[in-house]
Amino acid sequence: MDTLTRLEATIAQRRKADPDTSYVAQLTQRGLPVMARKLGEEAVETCIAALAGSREELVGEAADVLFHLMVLLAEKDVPLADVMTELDRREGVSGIDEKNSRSE
Ligand SMILES: N=c1c2ncn([C@@H]3O[C@H](COP(=O)(O)OP(=O)(O)OP(=O)(O)O)[C@@H](O)[C@H]3O)c2ncn1[C@@H]1O[C@H](COP(=O)(O)O)[C@@H](O)[C@H]1O
Repeated sequence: MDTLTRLEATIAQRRKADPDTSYVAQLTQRGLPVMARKLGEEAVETCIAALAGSREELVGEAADVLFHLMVLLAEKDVPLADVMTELDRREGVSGIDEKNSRSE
């Protein structure tokens, strides 16, 4: 089982735990707006680490993004497999949209 699949199972289990002893349960109690805010913050911190931080900081922030993305997907009942299926689908689609490539 890969890391994200294991994390998905852990998050599903910890959502029902005691918020005093589980960060996932605490986020679940605080609800979707907090989860969305945390994901946004971690995404911004990842960008900052990429632009001005060390490699180690970037790895840490990227891990935070994936963790908070997984927490949010669990809250919205979206299985990781659905995201992977979408990525697999895109493998069969051309990577560059001609119109977008001209505007950037
Ligand atoms: N990946 C993580 C993870 N990353 C960070 N954190 C926790 O996030 C908490 C807060 O970190 P931040 O500094 O980002 O946030 P803060 O500003 O202090 O707090 P808030 O913004 O949330 O109020 C800390 O307590 C960290 O321990 C995590 N807590 C849990 N996990 C994973 O989730 C699993 C289940 O965790 P529990 O639910 O705690 O058992 C763990 O086994 C891990 O795999």
